[in-house]
Amino acid sequence: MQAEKVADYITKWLKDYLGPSHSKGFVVGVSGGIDSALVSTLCARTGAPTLVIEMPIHQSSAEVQRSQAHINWLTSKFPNVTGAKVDLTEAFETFQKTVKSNEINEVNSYSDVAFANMRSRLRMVNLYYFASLKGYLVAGTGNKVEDFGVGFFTKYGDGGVDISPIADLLKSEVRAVADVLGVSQEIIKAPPTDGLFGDTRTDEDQIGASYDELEWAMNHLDLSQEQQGGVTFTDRQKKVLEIYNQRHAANLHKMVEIPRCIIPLELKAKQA
Ligand SMILES: NC(=O)CC[C@H](N)C(=O)O
Repeated sequence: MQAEKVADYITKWLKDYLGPSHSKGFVVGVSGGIDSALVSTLCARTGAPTLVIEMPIHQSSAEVQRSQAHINWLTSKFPNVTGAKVDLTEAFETFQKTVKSNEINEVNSYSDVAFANMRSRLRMVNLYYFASLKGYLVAGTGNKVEDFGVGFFTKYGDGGVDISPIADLLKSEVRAVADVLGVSQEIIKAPPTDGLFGDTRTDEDQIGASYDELEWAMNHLDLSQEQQGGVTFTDRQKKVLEIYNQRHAANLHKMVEIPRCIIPLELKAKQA
């Protein structure tokens, strides 16, 4: 991949989209991870006002330190960037207490994920608050493997955005573009994590496969039936394909349009 050219292509795409959009700039949430570091840098490069917000909720000190260092780097390099921190810990705890106190609340194996995704959704609410206030667009940080491969994102959380600049980049491509733009090696090398559980678990711990493996599966399944045929897999590759296919199927609802119930015309017509 020609990383510099891809970086310029996306930067121009963002500018071209912003022009007629009736919006004045971009807002991006940064986590200390590579996807949000890249998107915030791409938005900064447009020259348009860009608000970059870190939104800790019981975050690990490594994540906080990386996001602060990234915001400092961006604001020193790009005069159009404003950095901010909105600590959502208290909002999250209040929300958590509110739902827990309801009698229909139950504790089961999904409770942890429900609360993890609540963190992501609170961040979306915060980003849209500032987007409305300033007339900005919310720039999404999902990459192709997360968004269209395994569906590893929160519907209406990190998936609730106005534009998706890196949704066609595989994780290795995200790394390559981030690298040419000067994103810190600390961020590029950090183990990917959604950071939604208040501990140090990585995405690989949650998914059971690394992004390189998932990317391999996505590329393999992209091949035509003919090209796919005749390949013998190692046991690990079989396992990775199984993980990929299972996640893709379970999360397909995040990748398609919301199903609408279309009423047949004869039912809409007045009764004869
Ligand atoms: N980035 C995220 O939001 C993590 C994924 C989310 N926990 C899921 O349900 O798939």
